[in-house]
Amino acid sequence: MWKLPIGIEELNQEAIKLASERHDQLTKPQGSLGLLEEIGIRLAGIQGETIPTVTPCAVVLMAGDHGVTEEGVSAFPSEVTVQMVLNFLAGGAAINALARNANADVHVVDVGVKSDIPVPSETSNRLWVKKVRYGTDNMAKGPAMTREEAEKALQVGWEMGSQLHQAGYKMVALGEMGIGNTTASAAITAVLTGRPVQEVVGVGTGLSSQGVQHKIETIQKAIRVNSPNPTDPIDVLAKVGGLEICGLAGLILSCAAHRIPVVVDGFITSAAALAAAKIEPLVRSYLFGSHQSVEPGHRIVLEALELQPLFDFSMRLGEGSGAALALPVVQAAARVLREMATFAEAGVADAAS
Ligand SMILES: Cc1cc2ncn([C@H]3O[C@H](COP(=O)(O)O)[C@@H](O)[C@H]3O)c2cc1C
Ligand SMILES: O=C(O)c1cccnc1
Repeated sequence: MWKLPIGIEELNQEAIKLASERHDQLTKPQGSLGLLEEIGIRLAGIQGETIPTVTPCAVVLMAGDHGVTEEGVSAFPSEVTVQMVLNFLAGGAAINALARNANADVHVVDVGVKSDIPVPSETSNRLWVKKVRYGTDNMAKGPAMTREEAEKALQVGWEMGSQLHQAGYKMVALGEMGIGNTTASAAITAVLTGRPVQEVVGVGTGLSSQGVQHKIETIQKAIRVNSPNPTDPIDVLAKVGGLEICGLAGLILSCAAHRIPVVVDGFITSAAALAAAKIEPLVRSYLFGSHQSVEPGHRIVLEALELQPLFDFSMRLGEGSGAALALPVVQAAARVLREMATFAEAGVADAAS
């Protein structure tokens, strides 16, 4: 059987110890920066450095289309996938504004958009054409893709992680584009967590309550028709997943293998992270939650990953918007460890012991 060259290690305990000790020497009451201290200490463990470096940052948007859209599971037509990819490349989407806000570069990966993407000549936002196939098949009628195609898409993500590492990126925020992908994410989540489908389905781009009911029934049918094996995450990704979701899972594994911290976004990227964690549980230590999405399945996925969201802004966009918004917080956690003076350096009296 095909296997990713996974070599993910545990976090570096020595760096965690040294970063914790450093935090206790910095000019503040011990523990007073709360979660920001915990983030900084975990970054140290990921990188194996007492003082972690998290810039430059990349936002990676994996894009793919979904055959299940023919069942009417999204409020928008699937043509919006390619149209939004062009918008990402032109710099006009929410993720572009939020990535600029975080000083992060935007990389778009076509893993399976159903049409060819006309690349604009002038763009600072990079497009990687790594198409495995032109969209998935309708999972309500049969498998979304073959196992081999799922593995190829995982490999695309894996190689993307290596490229980002070589290019010197120190942190990656996850994003995606694929009309219909909250349906695939809900199916993956239901199968991998064993939760009832109705608990993990939400409005996505804005379905009516009848639309949500139809989406639930479509996912139940897809699971019945395909019988994905919950103990085999690649089988689940192939039968009820998506090309961009496979790509994201491969990217997450690759970043962890290269000791690059990964900031997950909303429901879709988190479902990809859950699949990655089922392939290699050690990956979880390399992940940071960003926001709590409005999609009900997101809370369930985050619980399964034991990930804490940093904020809840009632967002339900995807695209990496929540992850990009969290980047400055994670950057701040590293900056505090790097730039704050110790009590000795600043000549400030320490707490009376
Ligand atoms: C204009 C537009 C921009 C988006 N950016 C992200 N998504 C989000 O919506 C899609 C998932 O929702 P569903 O499963 O209901 O189709 C994904 O493409 C996701 O990234 C967008 C959706 C639209 C319409
Ligand atoms: O949580 C998400 O990632 C999300 C929610 C709705 C639509 N698209 C993405």
